[in-house]
Amino acid sequence: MAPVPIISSLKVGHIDDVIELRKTKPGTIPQRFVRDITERPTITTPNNKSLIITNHHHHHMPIIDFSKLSKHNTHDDEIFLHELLNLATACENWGFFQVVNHDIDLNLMERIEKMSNEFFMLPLEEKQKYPMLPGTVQGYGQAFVFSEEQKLDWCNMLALAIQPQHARNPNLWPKKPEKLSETLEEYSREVRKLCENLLKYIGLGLGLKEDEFKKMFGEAVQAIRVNYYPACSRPDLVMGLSPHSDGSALTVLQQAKGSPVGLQILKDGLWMPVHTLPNALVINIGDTIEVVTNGKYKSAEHRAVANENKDRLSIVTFYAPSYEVELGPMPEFIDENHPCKFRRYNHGDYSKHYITNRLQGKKALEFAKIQTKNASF
Ligand SMILES: COC(=O)C(/C=C/C1=C(C)CCCC1(C)C)=C/O[C@H]1C=C(C)C(=O)O1
Ligand SMILES: O=C(O)CCC(=O)C(=O)O
Ligand SMILES: [Fe+2]
Repeated sequence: MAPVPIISSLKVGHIDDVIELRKTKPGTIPQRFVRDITERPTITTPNNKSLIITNHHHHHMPIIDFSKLSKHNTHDDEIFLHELLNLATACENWGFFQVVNHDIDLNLMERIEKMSNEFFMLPLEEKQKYPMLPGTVQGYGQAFVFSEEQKLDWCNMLALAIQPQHARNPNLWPKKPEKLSETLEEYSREVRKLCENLLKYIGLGLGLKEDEFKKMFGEAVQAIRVNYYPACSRPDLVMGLSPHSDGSALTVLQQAKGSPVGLQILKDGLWMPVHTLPNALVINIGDTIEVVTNGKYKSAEHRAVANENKDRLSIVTFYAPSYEVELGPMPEFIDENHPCKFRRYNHGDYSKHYITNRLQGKKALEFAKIQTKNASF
């Protein structure tokens, strides 16, 4: 069953719509959005080279050419094996990579960006026909707000369950712009195929059977979240999206054309901006893959920052196991040097735990951790 948390006693206070704030009071940042000094982001701008933290890294996030995997799918093909190794290295060292030549129609990617932008530009009353109620994760608004004291993200989102069908709330699917809902469907079908294929190659790269994850995950849960980050007069004071790892197995992120850099990942203790690569999709390993590989592949912590001059749109797909499945580290990844780090649990329970807590780095994963004195994560 889909976890549908209705926490009726939640008191979250008034949540300003950030798109409206930017429209009506462009220079104002309500106190609820101003982060404590220790939580403020590092912002990189073209004129602010001293803060460019990529200098600490001799290379950028890995780029995987999907066509080298899909079009050379004979396992003794050198091109295939070389890209499979690149993929495995990206998963192990970064937990993030960009995919090019992914087979998703570029026109479909453009259409979903255009319609999503149109949706966010509708009058507030129209968008509020699909409200994300406190304690829930579907509809339009702000997610993961559980108290009046909690700082708010500089972001509005539209989030919807895609699969299984019974997790959907049809009342929350926008009727305007007219073609948005059917485009979300078409896009989600394509992204689902990409996730299935990526999991096949990730499995092969780990020395597993190609259908290992497919069998393990059952009828996968899929959700879409479209994030809109309006420009902000003081991006150094606010957070676009709080630091977190994703509760999914895999996440696929499309950064809209023309959007400024906004996504940052925590790499070797430093926040590193992810540059936009035309037509590429950003993929990240979620908590599920960290658990089943016993931490060999880790879900990377990431966040989004706002930009002073430009709005930013991202389209995010979460692909996760069925709520029914029980998960835990696979025996292949446990030995005397790699003791079992996670307990077995039901993924529906994990989802519920994830969505009923605020985003706080990798804290959600503590749900599954076995606390031992010697465990190093
Ligand atoms: C705002 O929502 C999220 O950020 C989010 C929620 C995803 C979901 C829906 C919108 C409806 C169906 C359930 C589900 C929880 C997948 C994040 O999703 C992460 C968290 C978990 C767990 C996951 O699988 O992806
Ligand atoms: O907008 C982004 O770049 C990050 C989005 C994200 O991390 C998420 O929606 O989980
Ligand atoms: Fe994320």
